[in-house]
Amino acid sequence: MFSSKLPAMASRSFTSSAANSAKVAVLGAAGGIGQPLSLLCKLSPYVTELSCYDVVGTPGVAADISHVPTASKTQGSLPDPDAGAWPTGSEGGLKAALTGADVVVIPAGVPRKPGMTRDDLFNTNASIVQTLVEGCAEHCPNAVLAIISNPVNSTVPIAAEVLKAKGVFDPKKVCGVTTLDVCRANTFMGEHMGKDPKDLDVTVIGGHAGITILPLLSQTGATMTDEEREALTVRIQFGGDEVVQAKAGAGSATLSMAYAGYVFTENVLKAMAGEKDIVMPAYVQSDLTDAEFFASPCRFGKDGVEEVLGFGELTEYEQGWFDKMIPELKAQIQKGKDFAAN
Ligand SMILES: NC(=O)C1=CN([C@@H]2O[C@H](COP(=O)(O)OP(=O)(O)OC[C@H]3O[C@@H](n4cnc5c(N)ncnc54)[C@H](O)[C@@H]3O)[C@@H](O)[C@H]2O)C=CC1
Ligand SMILES: O=C([O-])CC(=O)C(=O)O
Repeated sequence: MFSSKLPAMASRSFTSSAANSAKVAVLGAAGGIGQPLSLLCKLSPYVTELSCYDVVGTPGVAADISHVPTASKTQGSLPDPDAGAWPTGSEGGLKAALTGADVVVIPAGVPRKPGMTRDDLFNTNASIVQTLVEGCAEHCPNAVLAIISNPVNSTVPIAAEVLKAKGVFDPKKVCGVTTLDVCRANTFMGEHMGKDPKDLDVTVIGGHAGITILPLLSQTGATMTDEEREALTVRIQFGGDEVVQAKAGAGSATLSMAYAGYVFTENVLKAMAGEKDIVMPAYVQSDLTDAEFFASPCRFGKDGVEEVLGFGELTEYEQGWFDKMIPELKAQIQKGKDFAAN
């Protein structure tokens, strides 16, 4: 299950050799998330080729990371193939960055400042994701896409529409990364329950923004007063805001997100390599609810999402949040689809 992967990663020696060959491309690799995420991917024995792509800085990021002594190769490219790449003389551009990629992780785009919602990022990030996914459709149509760029509730539907328009949409391969919500839920519930977070695997469903994030705390078996349940639920829903406030204008979660993005990516690769029982949350096309895209635990396999799993019974308290969430989530999905249609 999902939580059992975390201690395995934390305690593993980073020197074991890769069992399979896998190319991971990070788009937005020079950013606050992209740099530590690329570093963690360089440490993974499941990654044999790491491609760092951004509009700035990637030859430097790739050169730096390439000195980490693991067996994988690192390449860095900018949009202009003639602008210089790492290794010097290698082919740059989006085509070179994406060709042969098995997993493309996308943290490209602007982050929030205090007072903004994730939806306030839509105008900038929607077209960034659209353009990058067009590149994926052309150069690596079979890759699994792991979309981090906010607002995830809308950028994933945009990605799906772009791929549909190009005739290469496979719902098993388009995922919004909601892993950080589960990381937060495990951390905060661990504190509440006096348990090591690695022993928890809180189910978090819905989307990735405010009240569309619904942690199913009843399933942990924790004892909580009504006030504690409310405080923990709201803290998980608005965990991103906690970091945005603390960073005071310097961005949003980067380090915890790099960790979460890495855990997600490595688990996708493990499943591709044939490991069984890889279950983790993802925001995917789903028929579990009225919302066309919905985050729930998913079983991953060789081709991405093998099965969208259910999430069990909701308590009356959780049902109240669920009923508020669905219209908001549907509106954010529609906003993404409308953008892609125009
Ligand atoms: N899904 C999640 O749980 C989370 C999502 N995020 C989102 O991740 C995104 C990135 O956040 P940060 O890394 O903190 O931002 P950042 O500003 O530090 O980095 C973003 C990077 O994207 C690059 N970029 C911009 N346009 C690009 C393009 N067309 N092609 C390639 N690269 C491009 C920038 O040059 C920059 O290096 C934001 O939208 C943020 O809201 C952040 C935390 C958690
Ligand atoms: O809050 C933000 O804007 C970044 C994010 O998605 C998170 O930290 O969950």
